[in-house]
Order: sequence, then C-alpha cells, then structure tokens
Amino acid sequence: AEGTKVLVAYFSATGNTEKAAQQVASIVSGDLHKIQPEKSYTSADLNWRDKSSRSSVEMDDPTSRPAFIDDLKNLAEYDTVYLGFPIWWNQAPRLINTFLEKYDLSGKTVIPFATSGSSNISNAESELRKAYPDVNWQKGKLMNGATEEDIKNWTKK
Ligand SMILES: Cc1cc2nc3c(=O)[nH]c(=O)nc-3n(C[C@H](O)[C@H](O)[C@H](O)COP(=O)(O)O)c2cc1C
Repeated sequence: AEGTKVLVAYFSATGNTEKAAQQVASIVSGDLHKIQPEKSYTSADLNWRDKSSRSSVEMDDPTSRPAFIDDLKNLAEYDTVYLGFPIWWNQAPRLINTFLEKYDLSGKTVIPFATSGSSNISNAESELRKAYPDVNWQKGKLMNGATEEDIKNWTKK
C-alpha cells in the first residue's frame, strides 16, 4: 500500500555509516537501500588533507552533484525515510544532494543520521533543511558509538 513502509537509505564510503544503517533498519524493520556513487571513492579521493582530492573538490563546490546509481524502486511505498551519511567537512556529502534532487521526498518524513570522527550532525542537518524545505525533516542523530538501546529510544520518538 501507499506510504506504509520505512526506508533506510544511506551512503557510506568506509563502512561506518553502513553499520549504523544496518542497525537502524533492523530496529525499525525498514528496507535498506545503499546510495552508491557511479564511481566509488578511493582512499585518495577521500584524503581531506589534499586540497585537490575528489572529496575536497566536491565539498569545496556547493553545486557539485556527483552521479549515483539510480536504482531506488517503489519510493511511493515509503512514508518515512531514514537518511544516513558520513559527515564530510561538517556537511552531508554532495552525493546526498544528488539523491535528494533525483528523488522527490516532499511531504515524506525524513530522519537524518550520520557518523563522523567527532563533529556533530547539526550543521549538516540545518543545511539540508534549508536546501530542501518541502521535506518533513525530523530531528537527526549522530550515531557514533550508538548502542541498540540508544537507537531504540531514538526511533520511538
Ligand atoms: C572527506 C572527508 C571529510 C571528513 N570531514 C569530517 C568532519 O568535518 N568532521 C568529522 O568529525 N569527521 C569527518 N570525517 C570523518 C568521517 O565523517 C567518519 O570517518 C565517518 O564515520 C565515515 O563514514 P563512512 O565509513 O560511512 O564513510 C571526514 C571524512 C572524510 C573522508
């Protein structure tokens, strides 16, 4: 039926957000969807110390929209979407913008979650709210070290 299922969509370059997404999906009985770039990120691409690395160049350009594999099916069936990503330069990776501009999540409940080295999710969250105001954004969560108990408490609200 229309809008009865929960989707857990995530991007993860090095596996941390993927683990968190798997935990969330199992707790909320959601369908997991991996957001995959057309060209996966190599460790050289992810080197934030290198100003000319792919991730640096993308994050330095707010209009960058790296291509992704457009294979999400049946979006209409989902009313609630958990959206996971790593924090890059205190923001969501540009690939998340590509995703949000390809799939219309207007009116759906979207709950962001992230993993990071230490940054919190608030800047990434507020940037997404500003850029996509028609989405029904709910408070997000940084999942660094989150236990099953933490996630259960968070997803209840
Ligand atoms: C290009 C790049 C930029 C990053 N920027 C930040 C940052 O601003 N703050 C932070 O705490 N961690 C930062 N990190 C660390 C990642 O957020 C962290 O390792 C995350 O858990 C990676 O998730 P993943 O394994 O799902 O890709 C950055 C990592 C990369 C590769």
